[in-house]
Amino acid sequence: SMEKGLVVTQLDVEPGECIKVKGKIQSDAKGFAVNVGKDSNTLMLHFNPRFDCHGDVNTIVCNSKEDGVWGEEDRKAEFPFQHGDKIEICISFDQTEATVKLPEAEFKFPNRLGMEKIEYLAVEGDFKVKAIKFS
Ligand SMILES: CCCO[C@@H]1O[C@H](CO)[C@@H](O[C@@H]2O[C@H](CO)[C@H](O)[C@H](OCc3cn(Cc4ccccc4)nn3)[C@H]2O)[C@H](O)[C@H]1NC(C)=O
Repeated sequence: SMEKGLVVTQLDVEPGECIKVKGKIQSDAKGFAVNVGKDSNTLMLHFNPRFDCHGDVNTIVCNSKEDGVWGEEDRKAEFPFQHGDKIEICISFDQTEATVKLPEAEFKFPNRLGMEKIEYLAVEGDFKVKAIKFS
């Protein structure tokens, strides 16, 4: 079965604070995802870089999820990832948007649910988590 990745619950990350996820993209990665929100059914942001999956090649798909239902997808223009990369992804948010900071790129995604705190973090797919840090 598709084994689960890292899941962290009972968080209390407030606007302006950062969630830093450090890890390595597997050398044969098809895709990975970083999810933040209230729980697995209520996501402020599903940040899903796809190397080759669901018919997408080298495309970041972002989305939200409300009561288990996906919202409108947002496909980003840049894809600053390569197989085997060791990266640090920094996620923060305010009442209007979530920000995903990478070494050489920054992505915004609207805070569609008006979430006021992040309680849930999950990392799925072909990404090996080395460290997480909250600052
Ligand atoms: C063209 C008509 C069909 O549209 C397609 O509909 C698919 C099903 O909704 C869309 O794929 C889904 O997009 C969602 C975001 O909008 C999520 O990415 C859905 O995946 C959830 C998920 C996470 N995981 C764990 C995981 C994550 C990363 C790598 C490996 C496992 N397994 N399933 C993923 O299945 C897919 O993005 C969408 N493609 C387009 C072009 O719209």
